Amino acid sequence: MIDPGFGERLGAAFSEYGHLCVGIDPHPFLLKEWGFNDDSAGLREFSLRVVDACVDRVGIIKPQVAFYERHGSRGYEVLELLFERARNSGLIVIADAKRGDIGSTMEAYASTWLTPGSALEADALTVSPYLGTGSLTQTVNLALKGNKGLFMLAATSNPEAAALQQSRIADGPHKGETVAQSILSDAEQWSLKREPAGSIGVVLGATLELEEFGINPDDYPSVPVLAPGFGFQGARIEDARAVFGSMTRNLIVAETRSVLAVGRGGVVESITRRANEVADALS
Ligand SMILES: O=C(O)c1cc(=O)[nH]c(=O)n1[C@@H]1O[C@H](COP(=O)(O)O)[C@@H](O)[C@H]1O
Repeated sequence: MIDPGFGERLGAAFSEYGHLCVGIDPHPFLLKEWGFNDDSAGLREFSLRVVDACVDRVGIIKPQVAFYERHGSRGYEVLELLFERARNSGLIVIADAKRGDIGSTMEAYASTWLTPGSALEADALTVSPYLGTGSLTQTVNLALKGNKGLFMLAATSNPEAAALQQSRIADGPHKGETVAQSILSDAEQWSLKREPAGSIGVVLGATLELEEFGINPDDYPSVPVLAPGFGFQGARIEDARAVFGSMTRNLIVAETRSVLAVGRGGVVESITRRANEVADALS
């Protein structure tokens, strides 16, 4: 049997479980609220309980690698365990590592997170295109070869990013476009023209006015969108359709603190309720 591409698996997850993606960011305050120590044992308990609460309730998770790196090699051991448990349970795992470097170094990062059979194999990786999207060419090739996905930071949810991401390009093929728009255009080319289709996406913060970035979401109906910013950062799921237009059908609604800050006793109910709210708002 041929392994389906990332875009196809994402579409199947939307159909089966809807668009909610549970972010797993083991903040020290969350570990405390859950009754765990801020050490590798606490990290392990927290992570595996969140994964178990997600199975059969949502289709996608997004572990934030930074919170595992805090714990050094033991944190990485937990991450390996988390990825294995989640992927074996049918969850799509987006490793939120936001890697970005020159092409040859990016290739090493990509082989870590996206090579089938590697210790840290995920289904997709967040990457930074701010060394130029061309620096990601080898990463895109490697991702597509392994039926994996990528999410390039285009317009991020933090307000400090706007000046850089809204600035206009002076020269070259993207002349006149904003930086964010140029990243979307490249993602669209890679998603439309390369096989497996629909596997190269972008990050667009749900907190933003996309037109301030020169982006009309209806121009990019085929690009998967990872959208953080709902819940804790203030974006409302009820506004998602208005903000993301035609992109809504490919929208990954990523939420962490709003779903997990309920303590370990309430997490199943919290995930179930939020998955239903997201389904209602996007139906
Ligand atoms: O790539 C991301 O996921 C990301 C991009 C962005 O623009 N803004 C953003 O908040 N994130 C991540 O999304 C998560 C936000 O979590 P909550 O605000 O708790 O839902 C964190 O892991 C951030 O690193």
